[in-house]
This record gives sequence, C-alpha cells and structure tokens, in this order.
Amino acid sequence: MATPSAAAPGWFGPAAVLVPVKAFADAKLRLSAVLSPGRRADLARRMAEAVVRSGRGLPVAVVCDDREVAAWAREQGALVVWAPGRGLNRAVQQGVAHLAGYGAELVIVAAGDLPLADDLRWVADFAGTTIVPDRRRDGTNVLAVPTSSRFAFSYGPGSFARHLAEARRLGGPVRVVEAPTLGWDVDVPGDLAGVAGAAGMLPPDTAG
Ligand SMILES: Nc1nc2c(ncn2[C@@H]2O[C@H](COP(=O)(O)OP(=O)(O)OP(=O)(O)O)[C@@H](O)[C@H]2O)c(=O)[nH]1
Ligand SMILES: C[C@H](OP(=O)(O)O)C(=O)O
Repeated sequence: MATPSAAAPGWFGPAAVLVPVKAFADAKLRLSAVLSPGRRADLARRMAEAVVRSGRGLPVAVVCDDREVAAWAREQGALVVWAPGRGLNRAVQQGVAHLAGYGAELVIVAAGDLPLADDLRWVADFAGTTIVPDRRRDGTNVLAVPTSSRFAFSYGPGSFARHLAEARRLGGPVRVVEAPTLGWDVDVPGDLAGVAGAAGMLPPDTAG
C-alpha cells in the first residue's frame, strides 16, 4: 500500500476516481461544425458533471489546468489535482501519482465525456486492471489501474489496444468490460445521438 505523502481528506479510501477535464471552451472541438462555442462548452461541462456524479460513493478528483474547471470541480465536491499544460497522458499520470500519495491503491480513470455515465463503484470490486473501451473498441473510456503497477498511459486514437497490451505486459489480473452506458463517449457529431438519452444534457434547440 502506498504511504500517504500528504494529508488525505478524512473520507479518502483505497479506491478513487480520477476525471481529466480540459478547459470547457477548448473541449470537444470536433463538434464545432454542429455546436456553437457556448453550447459546446456547456455540453462539455454537463458531461463532466455526469461523470463526477457517477463516482459518488468513492473519492473523486478532477485533474485539470484551468481555473474555471478547478472552481467547477470544487463545487461538485471533487478534489482538484492541478497539472498545468502537460497534455492528457501526463495529466493522468500526475493525477494517479497524487492519489497514490493519498493512499489510493486503485485509481479509476474515467473520461469526462461520457453523457450516460452511471455508477462506477462496481469497478472498484476487482483487484486488477479494468478497461471499459468505447463502443467502437478504439478509445478507452474507463481505465482502473492498481497504483502499484506504474501503468504507462497512452490515450489517443487506438488507445484501447495499447492499454490492454500495457496491462498484459505488467501482469496481474486484467478484465475488459463492454458497457453500453460507459462505452458511449462523445467525440464527433454522430455521437450526439447518445446525448439525446441523457436528460437535460443539451438544450432542446441545439442542432445535431
Ligand atoms: N487535464 C486534462 N484533461 C484533458 C486534456 N486533454 C483532454 N482532456 C480530457 O480528457 C477527456 C477525453 O478527451 P477527448 O476525448 O480527447 O476530448 P477533447 O479533447 O475535448 O476533444 P477534441 O477537442 O474534439 O479533440 C475529456 O474529459 C477531456 O476534457 C488535457 O490536456 N488535460
Ligand atoms: C483520449 C481518447 O479519446 P477519444 O478522443 O479517442 O475518444 C482515448 O480514448 O484514448
């Protein structure tokens, strides 16, 4: 078990959720053709709220490099890990190290763009690596890693295959779980169909 290197909040436990969230105004640029900047930022924030909510019952941290996101995360009751200008992989690596310092033995990394995200607690019931790929089995929507494993994150197109290979290389139990809810991320306009199933996620007059 990791030795806490900083004062952990009293409610901290052996498993924690980490949600990487970039500045809302810079998020989901691939939706720019169908959403105005304001609506795109609003959608990014609402999806991230759904993901933070899905972690309830576990400690939840948001790793970010934007003051607005940090303030929003605190409002949601999440811890903030500040990882300035480092890109997604290094931000996640830093977030996991930070939570390990608090004593977390398992960190559940959940992307912030999962509008249908539901209860994540089941992920913590497995002492090994859990991967929930996106529904195309291309990207990685949820990735739970034991903090002792020093997992090398490799987000980006095709990350599911790389993360599975990394988990196998490190050894230990590995499971891949395909979940219709957690498997639905929103990257391109066609993915907005999944948002329709999430109440209040987009205003009714929004194109797409
Ligand atoms: N902290 C942090 N989070 C990031 C960074 N890049 C992406 N994220 C978050 O990681 C999750 C998955 O990111 P993507 O699916 O690539 O989403 P995106 O970058 O908003 O999408 P595009 O702008 O369309 O490329 C989302 O919750 C993002 O907010 C980063 O550099 N730092
Ligand atoms: C970050 C990336 O997300 P995508 O943009 O492929 O959904 C991934 O899942 O590795």
